[in-house]
Amino acid sequence: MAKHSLDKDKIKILLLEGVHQSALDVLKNSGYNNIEYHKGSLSGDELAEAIKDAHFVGIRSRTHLTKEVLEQAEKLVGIGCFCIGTNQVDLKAAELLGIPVFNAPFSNTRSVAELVIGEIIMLMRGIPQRNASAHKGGWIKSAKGSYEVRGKTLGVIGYGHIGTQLGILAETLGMRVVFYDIEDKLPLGNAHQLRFMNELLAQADVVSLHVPETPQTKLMFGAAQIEAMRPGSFLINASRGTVVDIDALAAALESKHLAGAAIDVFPIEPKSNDDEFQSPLRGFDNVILTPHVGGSTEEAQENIGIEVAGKLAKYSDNGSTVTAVNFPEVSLPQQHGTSRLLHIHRNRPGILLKINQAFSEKGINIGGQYLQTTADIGYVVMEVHTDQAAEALEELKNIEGTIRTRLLY
Ligand SMILES: NC(=O)C1=CN([C@@H]2O[C@H](COP(=O)(O)OP(=O)(O)OC[C@H]3O[C@@H](n4cnc5c(N)ncnc54)[C@H](O)[C@@H]3O)[C@@H](O)[C@H]2O)C=CC1
Ligand SMILES: O=C(O)C(=O)COP(=O)(O)O
Repeated sequence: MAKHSLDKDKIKILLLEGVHQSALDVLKNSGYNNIEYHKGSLSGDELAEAIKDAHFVGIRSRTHLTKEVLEQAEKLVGIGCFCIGTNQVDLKAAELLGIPVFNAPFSNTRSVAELVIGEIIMLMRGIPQRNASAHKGGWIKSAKGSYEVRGKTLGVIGYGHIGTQLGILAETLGMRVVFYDIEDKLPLGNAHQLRFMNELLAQADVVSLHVPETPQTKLMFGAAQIEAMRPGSFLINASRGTVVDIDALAAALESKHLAGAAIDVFPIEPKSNDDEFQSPLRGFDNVILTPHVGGSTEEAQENIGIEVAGKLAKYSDNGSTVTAVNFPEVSLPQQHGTSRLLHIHRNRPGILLKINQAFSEKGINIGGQYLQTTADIGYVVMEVHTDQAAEALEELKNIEGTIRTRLLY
């Protein structure tokens, strides 16, 4: 393995939100031992202080990496979201600062789908309220309001990695599955895509939301959508808390238009397990409230730790940005006897030409070169002879439009 230009022990990795031990194992096995580990999330001054000298940061869904936070993190070169959602990071700001963001797009999807299946059965049997009553000494032994899921209709909104798996699992229980998505999707099993959300709402006994947080999905499920649901039906949200108008949901539960709900994500979630959970949904016995644990299983967290830590180590070791969510994807095989340089720049015409001209004028031979761009930035990985690496780095720094440049090894 080539020697890194920056000693690996000098590369500080800040890990927040109790990411799984597997992440630490992967990083340590790759030679990264300078790890600051926090069980909870950080915000405000505490976050600014911890991230100030970090080269990499690993977070889950709770830590907000805003433009302001990122601008203060002068040494930051990469971000790992040890989860699926990346809405908690200002992806555009990170891109323009030359910081790739990685996530784990699949590892916890099965866990979410399994939880939702359990909730569908619990809700349709009226178990939450019977459970709450039994804890208080009650005994609601009655079939009233209890139904089998077999033959009922599940409406999935957002038919992606989670929605598709949920659909397959629901069909094995005998449910009929319809879905709504803004894209045309291949229906798995016997699922059926509907063109309008209201068609789905009119048919579904249970509606389950699996969309990402985007400007379009913010409050996409409000009073009008809830009103369009069938009387006595159920709503499940394990996507993002901003997707549902929680007051409108509380009103529909109060009026008994909905027979129950299962909610895992909230517009405002406690910062840590020590803070109080506040919500207008507290106190409804027919509502399952879970503390954003859809993806929190041992299996998922272990796999996510391995996957995202592996992506960070790879980027640090050889510059690979494959699967980054906000960055041009570049991967160049390692060569022998050469040094590797990374150059991130504003995407303007002719930058590669300028680099090649500058190198040619100095007699720097390029052993390998790979450029990819997004609309706003370009990312070049290149190999030069080790004797010329320092000079090449100086040349790169002077190229107009440079955002950042690094000599890896
Ligand atoms: N509760 C938890 O612990 C977890 C929550 N999540 C949340 O679940 C979300 C979905 O996860 P995946 O299925 O893996 O994502 P995905 O990206 O595979 O699927 C999302 C689907 O939603 C569709 N979509 C986007 N905007 C839409 C709109 N306005 N209306 C209808 N459909 C729309 C997309 O076309 C896509 O098919 C994540 O973005 C994350 O926020 C993910 C994992 C764990
Ligand atoms: O993967 C996601 O998007 C999730 O919502 C899970 O978030 P978490 O890692 O449990 O904070």
